[in-house]
Amino acid sequence: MFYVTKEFIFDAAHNLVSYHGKCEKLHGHTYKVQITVVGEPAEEGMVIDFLELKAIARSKAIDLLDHSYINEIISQPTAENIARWIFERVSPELERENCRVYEVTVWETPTSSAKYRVGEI
Ligand SMILES: Nc1nc2c(c(=O)[nH]1)N=C([C@H](O)[C@H](O)COP(=O)(O)OP(=O)(O)OP(=O)(O)O)CN2
Ligand SMILES: [Zn+2]
Repeated sequence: MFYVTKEFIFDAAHNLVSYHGKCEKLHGHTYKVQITVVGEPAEEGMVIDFLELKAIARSKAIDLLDHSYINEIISQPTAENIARWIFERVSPELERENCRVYEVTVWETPTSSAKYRVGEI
């Protein structure tokens, strides 16, 4: 089994709602996103072509978030909720005979991240 990961960067603004602390105020982050696909290589020796993974991730998720006010897309834009939203947007496009999305990690700052996988606690 192979785990294939592609990384993305985007900039966006957000504020946390029903939250008391500095993050209730409007502020921005340079987010890092890692999307990991798990599977077996197909005939050409690839689990998923990085170029295809990049195109799907950008068109279904990353380009929508880049330079956005994320609250207009995700009502409570924590790193956790952003990771799940990205996972759910890209998964249908990446469900193949040989592979599927394994996890999405969102880094809100260089020291803070949330990882989403289906069916694990
Ligand atoms: N579990 C979560 N906790 C917090 C989230 C979140 O998405 N999930 N988000 C925030 C804020 O949005 C905040 O911007 C992030 O705060 P923090 O990591 O403290 O950022 P700093 O730049 O202050 O981090 P340092 O590297 O420690 O300086 C809050 N909590
Ligand atoms: Zn924040």
